[in-house]
Amino acid sequence: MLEITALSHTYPDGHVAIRGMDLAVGDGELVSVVGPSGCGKSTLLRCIAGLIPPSGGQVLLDGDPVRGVPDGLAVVFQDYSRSLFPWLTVRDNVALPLRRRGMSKADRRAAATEALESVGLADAGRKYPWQLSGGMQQRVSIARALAYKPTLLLMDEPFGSVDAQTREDLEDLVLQVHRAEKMTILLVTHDIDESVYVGDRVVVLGPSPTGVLADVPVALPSVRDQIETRAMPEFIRTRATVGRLVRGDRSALEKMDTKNTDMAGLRGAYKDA
Ligand SMILES: Nc1ncnc2c1ncn2[C@@H]1O[C@H](COP(=O)(O)OP(=O)(O)OP(=O)(O)O)[C@@H](O)[C@H]1O
Repeated sequence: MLEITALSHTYPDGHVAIRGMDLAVGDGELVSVVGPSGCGKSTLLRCIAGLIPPSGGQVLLDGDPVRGVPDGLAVVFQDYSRSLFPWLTVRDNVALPLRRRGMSKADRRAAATEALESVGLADAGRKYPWQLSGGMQQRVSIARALAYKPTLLLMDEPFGSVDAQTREDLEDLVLQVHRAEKMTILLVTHDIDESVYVGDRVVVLGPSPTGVLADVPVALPSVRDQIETRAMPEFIRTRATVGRLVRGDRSALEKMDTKNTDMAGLRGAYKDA
């Protein structure tokens, strides 16, 4: 269980990125996070990953405050170019974190090969990251995270640099791995359709300094299909609600179940708009 209470983060230059955020994510949930550009989504993930300390409030993982990178955590960063080691082959990049799992060399290689196959890069194992396109490098980062089989997976705009077809395939791969491994996933995305398609719920963040504006339930069957699910009335309704909220349209909240919604936060955020 991930619990974020009254979380604030102020950068050393005085910029307040997050103010008073509360959010709880249950074990095995897949939560999409959306919000206006620059609102503080990556800052939130960095706080959860223990890469930057909260300035106020706390992040609790299974009841313990996060102080440093937690065990069982994997992160897929937005900036894939800095997340792979250029001197290691693609397969060795994927296999490297598995050392922490105490796996034998043969098992690490087998797991890396399987993960690369799952992201459509079966033939790239012997290459080096710099020999691959940006989209392929991002798929290697995703393979590395999936091979690790984390209990908590943080993904920051993970499909931003891949083509539309690959993006859909990777969305389905994440859903499939999530079902099989029952890991908890927080996925930050700019794509509102994607947030609804993959999420059990969509957390909408407000403008900077950010907090949770709305927690939108996604009442879709857990097994999803790119064509059928996106044509469902519930998908279209939820997408419209999330889209309006991200654009700052307060009327979207009045039309939805506000049980999980921080109405006070929303009013505060849009008070001066
Ligand atoms: N190291 C830093 N020092 C000072 N300010 C920062 C730093 N990193 C981010 N910020 C600021 O904090 C705010 C939130 O940044 P963050 O990257 O978390 O937003 P985001 O929602 O992930 O952005 P995007 O949607 O563009 O990816 C922005 O105003 C950004 O300029």
